[in-house]
Amino acid sequence: MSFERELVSADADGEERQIEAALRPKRLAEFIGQARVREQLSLVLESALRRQRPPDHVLMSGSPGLGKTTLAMIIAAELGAPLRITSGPALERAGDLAAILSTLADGEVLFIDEIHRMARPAEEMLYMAMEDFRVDIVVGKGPGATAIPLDIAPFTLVGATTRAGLLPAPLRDRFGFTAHMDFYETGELELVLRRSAALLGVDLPDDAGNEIARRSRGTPRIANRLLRRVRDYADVRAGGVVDREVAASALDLYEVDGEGLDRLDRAVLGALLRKFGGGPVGLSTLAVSVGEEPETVEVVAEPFLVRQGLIARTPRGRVATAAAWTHLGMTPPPDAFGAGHFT
Ligand SMILES: Nc1ncnc2c1ncn2[C@@H]1O[C@H](COP(=O)(O)OP(=O)(O)OP(=O)(O)O)[C@@H](O)[C@H]1O
Repeated sequence: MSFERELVSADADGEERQIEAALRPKRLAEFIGQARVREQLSLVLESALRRQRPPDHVLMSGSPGLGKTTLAMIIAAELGAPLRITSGPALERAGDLAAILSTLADGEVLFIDEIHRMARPAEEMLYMAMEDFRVDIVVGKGPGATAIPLDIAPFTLVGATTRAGLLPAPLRDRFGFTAHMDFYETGELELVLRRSAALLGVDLPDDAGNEIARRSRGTPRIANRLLRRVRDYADVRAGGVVDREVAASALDLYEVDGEGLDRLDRAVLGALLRKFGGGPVGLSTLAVSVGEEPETVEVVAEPFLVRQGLIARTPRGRVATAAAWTHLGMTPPPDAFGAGHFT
């Protein structure tokens, strides 16, 4: 069974993408949170505008749903430049990338989502394109093959990745600026929710917004999704009125717990405690025990559980902290990791 499309998963499906488009902040000033990234980026953009040159290539890393696509769109908007969007998995051959690069307009922003999943030949072509605004088009095969150099328009690459550690160093080094996107604070998510509620025409009292924000896994995409589920619940069961109790009841119904943990999070924690006595256990073993891919556990569940102080990574594997035992209603063993710090 896959948890990927669950309520608190940070992935978006087709219909959701349309709603997301409507809720996306369009300019840097509207973008909430990530203060450091915003300030750094605004300097990069302003200086590029002053010099009338495309800015350095930008790499954004962070968990799904934290606003990487939104920021890529904002970069293009702030520069007044056109934007081309593609993703690593769509670039299977060098030719796929060459077709895009050779048709870029001067100053265009090229956004490659999931850039760590690009195929090797495309990646190698990208090195030269990023550095020299040039690509080698290979014509023919075998010993008779020739490389024809082709100049391309100066452009800005914006790459996004959930797994910066997987990017080969030569690629990582070619980005002039790396933005690390962190989970959002509850107060920031309250602002995201207030803005979205206004756009969706939902009357959201502050305490209800706080309840949703606390349970959104530090992720704007999830906050917006939970807001819509709370609105549905209020429409059907509470005469359209959203308050803290209605929000809490709706989120309980959708199995989002008081700390925002979803079913995958709880499955991972539960397995770690019940099957492995709190660990240490390797990521792959843990993933198999909940019927998920290691990557899903590593990218989707683990960063948030670590951030909440429920799981720790140690050289010997993942371990549950004392707080994890308490969270699932169990008594932590005396030697539980972090006992005394987290209880
Ligand atoms: N800082 C923010 N302020 C307001 N809304 C935000 C912010 N960041 C993200 N959002 C909202 O969250 C939704 C998801 O953001 P986005 O698609 O940019 O995430 P992402 O990191 O690119 O995710 P993925 O990598 O999974 O595509 C968007 O609808 C956007 O409206």
